[in-house]
Amino acid sequence: MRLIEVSELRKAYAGRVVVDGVSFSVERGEIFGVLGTNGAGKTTTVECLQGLRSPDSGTISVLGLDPARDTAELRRRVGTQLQDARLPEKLRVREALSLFASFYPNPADIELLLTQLGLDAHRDIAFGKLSGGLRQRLSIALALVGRPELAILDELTTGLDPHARQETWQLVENVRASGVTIVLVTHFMDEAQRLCDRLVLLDQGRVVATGTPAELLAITGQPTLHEAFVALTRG
Ligand SMILES: Nc1ncnc2c1ncn2[C@@H]1O[C@H](COP(=O)(O)OP(=O)(O)OP(=O)(O)O)[C@@H](O)[C@H]1O
Repeated sequence: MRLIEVSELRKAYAGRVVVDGVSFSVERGEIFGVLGTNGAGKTTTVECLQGLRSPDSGTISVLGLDPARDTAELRRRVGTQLQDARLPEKLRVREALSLFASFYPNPADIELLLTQLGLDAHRDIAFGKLSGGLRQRLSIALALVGRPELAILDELTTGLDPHARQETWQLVENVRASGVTIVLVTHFMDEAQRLCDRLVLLDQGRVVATGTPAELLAITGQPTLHEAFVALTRG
């Protein structure tokens, strides 16, 4: 079943078109990657999915809802981890989760979430004192606290060391195994190769390829997703 359907999405800022006729769909239960060059329109596209920005034209259906119209309901049913999300420095891990849980009608069990995300031992640490890896884990926990059907993760492992990246990938796989569909915005080809079932590749606001990582290698005849990306963009 299709959880997201995007058709001919267009968005301009001050007359400059940054998303130019983008179409793709996401199936329930998959990890779907949104990849692309800098400024390709990835964040704008996922912001339209969340109802944070209004498209100029095109149609979007997320969980059968229109993000521009049904924003409040989507906010309850979609978990989002935003690029560079920051919290008050003194807010402790558990306090942050309790605060966010209070925004939802049927939140997740916070104790369970702390354990699942490896945050139990860090529950009393203030946000300002957390390492990059722990901040990232907390931001994923916050995206999951409302028991979402869909989680949107933007720049999941930017700035993390290789160990923290591996751990974060494992967490994301666990989240998917628990039944949550995931849209992952990433710059990292190794991350996409490891995690994504399918992906859309954007360049200058347009879709240049959609498919599984293996299909992208087959289309381009390249040995790695990194080389396929280079071959397909700015070409
Ligand atoms: N609020 C805004 N006003 C004007 N221009 C914007 C705004 N937000 C984004 N842009 C521009 O729109 C283009 C697409 O931005 P967007 O953030 O969607 O791309 P992206 O693919 O996520 O980029 P990156 O990989 O660099 O994060 C960029 O050129 C960006 O500078």
